[in-house]
Amino acid sequence: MPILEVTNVTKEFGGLIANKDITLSVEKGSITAVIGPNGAGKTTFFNLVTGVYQPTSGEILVEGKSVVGLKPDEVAKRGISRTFQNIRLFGEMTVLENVLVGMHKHLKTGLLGIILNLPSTRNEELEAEKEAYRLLEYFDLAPLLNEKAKNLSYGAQRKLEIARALATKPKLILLDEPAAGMNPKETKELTDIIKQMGEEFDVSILLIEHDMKLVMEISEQIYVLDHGEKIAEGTPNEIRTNPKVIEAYLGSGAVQLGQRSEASANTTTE
Ligand SMILES: Nc1ncnc2c1ncn2[C@@H]1O[C@H](COP(=O)(O)OP(=O)(O)OP(=O)(O)O)[C@@H](O)[C@H]1O
Repeated sequence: MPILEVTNVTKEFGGLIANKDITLSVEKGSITAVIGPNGAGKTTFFNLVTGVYQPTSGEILVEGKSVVGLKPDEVAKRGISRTFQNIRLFGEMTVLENVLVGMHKHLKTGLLGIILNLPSTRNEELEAEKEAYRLLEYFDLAPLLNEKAKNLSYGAQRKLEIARALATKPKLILLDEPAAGMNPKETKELTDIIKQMGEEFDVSILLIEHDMKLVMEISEQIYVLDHGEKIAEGTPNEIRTNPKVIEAYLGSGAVQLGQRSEASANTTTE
């Protein structure tokens, strides 16, 4: 059974159809990408899957169960976590604290335990810190654990966001343009991290990304949106040579498939 199964999903904003009849699935343990020119409907799609928006019609199943009608925190409890196009960290909190915040819903003893300073609470907090440290080590952020998040480089902040999203122990993580604003060296490092992340943390990955080199290198399955509609799906090789896809990209003047372009590297649009 796929981890995520989206069937004929449509989202209308007034007269504008941002997603039209989208059908897509993410297999367990896979890396799947959603690509498309600016304004194609990719972020809207993520917002539908995570409960930020409700579909006008269609069905969204997580491990076979509908999440339509659920609020974002309820969808999160079903094992879906995400990062955002615009980084959303707690800037005044340390790197470690940002990850611990992600973990909080997994701590069992609760407020009473904290107030009474019970040994079980302390043990749990200690375990959480150990787990957070493991995450930070994986992302090469451990040396910065006491640094305020706002003082990190842009690339490090992006990695911290992913670490925090993983701290909730999701089954599926949605990454919205993880490489946006990164330099080529940071992007290469991130490519390797994402590639190995699935196995390391037992998580399936769905990502939106404009950097075609990254997308082509790590994705097993790619879905292409254009003007709110799915125009293609397939493996990187199938997508690279698909005439509809080439036309959509050339028409938008956005990127050349298979190459990193300056235009895409600098994309930070909403
Ligand atoms: N809340 C909203 N209200 C009205 N229109 C919206 C809303 N959110 C998105 N849209 C519209 O839906 C369309 C798709 O936007 P969306 O942000 O999903 O595209 P995108 O593929 O993520 O683009 P980009 O790559 O530039 O981030 C756009 O025309 C956008 O203006």
